[in-house]
Amino acid sequence: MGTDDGAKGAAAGGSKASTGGTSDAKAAASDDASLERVEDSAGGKARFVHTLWRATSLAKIYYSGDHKVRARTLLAGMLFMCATTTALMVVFSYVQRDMMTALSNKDKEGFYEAIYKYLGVIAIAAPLFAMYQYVQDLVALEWRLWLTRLLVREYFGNDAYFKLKAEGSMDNPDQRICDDTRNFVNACNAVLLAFVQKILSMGAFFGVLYGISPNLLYFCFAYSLFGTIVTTKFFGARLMGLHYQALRREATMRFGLVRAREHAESIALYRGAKREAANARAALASVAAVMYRRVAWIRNLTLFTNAYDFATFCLPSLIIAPRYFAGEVEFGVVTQAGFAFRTVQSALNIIINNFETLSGLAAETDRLEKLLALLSGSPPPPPPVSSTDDDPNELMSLKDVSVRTPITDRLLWRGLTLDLKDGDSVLVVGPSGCGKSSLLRVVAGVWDSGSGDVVAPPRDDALFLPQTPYMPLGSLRAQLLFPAEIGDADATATAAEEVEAIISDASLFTDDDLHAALDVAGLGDLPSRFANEGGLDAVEEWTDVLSAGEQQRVAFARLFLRHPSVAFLDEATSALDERNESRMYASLKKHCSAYVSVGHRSTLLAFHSHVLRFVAATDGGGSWVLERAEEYEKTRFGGGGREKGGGKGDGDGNGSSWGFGAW
Ligand SMILES: Nc1ncnc2c1ncn2[C@@H]1O[C@H](COP(=O)(O)OP(=O)(O)OP(=O)(O)O)[C@@H](O)[C@H]1O
Repeated sequence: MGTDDGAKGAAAGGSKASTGGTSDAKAAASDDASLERVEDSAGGKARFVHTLWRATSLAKIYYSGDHKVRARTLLAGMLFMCATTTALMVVFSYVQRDMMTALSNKDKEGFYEAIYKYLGVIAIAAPLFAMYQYVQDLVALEWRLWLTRLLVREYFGNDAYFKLKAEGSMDNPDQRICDDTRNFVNACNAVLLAFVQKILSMGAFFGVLYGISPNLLYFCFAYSLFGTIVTTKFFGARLMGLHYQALRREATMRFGLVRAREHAESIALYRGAKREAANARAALASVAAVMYRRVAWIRNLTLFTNAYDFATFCLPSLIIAPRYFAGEVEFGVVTQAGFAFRTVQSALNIIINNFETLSGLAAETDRLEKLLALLSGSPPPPPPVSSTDDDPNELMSLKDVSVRTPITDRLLWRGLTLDLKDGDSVLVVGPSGCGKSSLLRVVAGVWDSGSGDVVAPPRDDALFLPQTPYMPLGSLRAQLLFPAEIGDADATATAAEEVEAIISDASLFTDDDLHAALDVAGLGDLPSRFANEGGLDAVEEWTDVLSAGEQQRVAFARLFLRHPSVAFLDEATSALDERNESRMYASLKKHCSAYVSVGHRSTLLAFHSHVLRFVAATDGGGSWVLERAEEYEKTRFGGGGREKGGGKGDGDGNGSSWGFGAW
């Protein structure tokens, strides 16, 4: 947390994080604005040029990144093959012309000669086209992998995944990372190759067409211009906008289904299946509404382009036929004129012919650009400041810290000053919603909206235990080792190398260590319960097969394994019985130097040396009181004790002195 007020904060972690649905609703609203922007921006040819420009800027990240030598080599190979295959098509047109002329002249010898040439072209073309397709696939695959890795790194770096969700500024980042990257890369390749191919073939057939009839060439230009104007003016904006909207709505529907799967048990207990089904149907209806409009507009576009394309089969013949009847040109020239006309015309119609790809590219470019901009704009968490400079015993220190909620910017409490030293244990209490968990968010660095100075323990020396522990996918071993200490992987790391990084962290702990940690957490029998599934290596959906209390004890086992200096517990024993709670806290004291707990239960008091009590204020900016546990107990339960520091004293931001230095 810096010294100035800011509004860049993010929402709560763990069990109290804002729901994806809420963020998505907000994102949907913000995306409607983007949709309008896309619709606005898609109105004409100039906008397509703008799309291409933006897509090129996005592509540059890859072609000038750490993979650039291989990326550029593959790209050059792909473009070379594109040029070669295009040249083969020109040769093919001449062979075909000779064949047609020989046929119409009943020239048997000429016909077979043309057939041999034709076979020769096929012998070269068949392997070349196969290789061309292979290189295209390789370029797309490697580019997509690179871009996805970059997004994954940025998404999980600097807590961006958390902040994006909390701020609700982005819908479905998962879809952007998985699907939009693939579609973007494929669309870029398709458009690039179409351009290169069309420009080359236009260059080749331009001369052919001009040689046959300059008038035919002029007509070709006029015809293409007409087609492009009609298409972009009438279909451009509409289809681009609909494509964008379809992407967003499909992702939102999928997100709803994934969410229902994640919360299957709660939904079943609430008997909420009908409601969820209604949600899914509503999402489907919203997808359907866009898709109906989209298919209707595609039908209209196809109607136009079909008529437009079919005309190209007779228009050149109409123009060249009088010269054929006058005996000025041979029959083969008529067919070649048609072929050349269609080739040049399709090159000039690049926008019409790639309309769907271009409208998709516009939407995907927009979505990826936005995601990258938000991810790269996500500030790194405050660097862990070592507390050993001033006082080697000081593990954490807050000085005059005031906290505001992100987005709503509501002052929760102010002027908190607190030092945590070796052997300290603080219980944070106060009414629901007063900002107890927010204190942990501030210390963890995931909330930075507020003011004051925070010296937090280094991230790898502190462990946070939320009320609902996160159970990652994987084995029982993976549950215990979470969060693994994994260094930054190489951008080109293979799956095996990524797995290796996780295993090398795992190798820091022996099976005996894991069993011992489970024993302390009262879960010593867990591996044997899953013996048939592999014991420590059993892979289960752990949130489903462990009770809430067992999951909380797995979180304690993580702590007993890693021995952090400081532990932060947010109602981390809420699902445990008193005996287990007291067992966890008794072991906690032995496994870390200091801890801070948030909780409502009076039984917790016995395990803490101090109590930090937040007192909510109706006008915002609640006060706080810090006292020794026994004094708090006397005040609250013994009767007669004075409620120290409440109201004015500490709540006015000057409460730094009370209780400090005494512990
Ligand atoms: N991401 C967020 N954006 C805006 N307000 C938030 C956000 N997260 C939490 N709040 C609000 O901040 C206030 C404090 O939340 P916090 O979770 O710290 O409360 P708490 O004291 O731990 O409550 P409880 O005892 O019920 O768990 C609440 O009013 C909550 O609605």
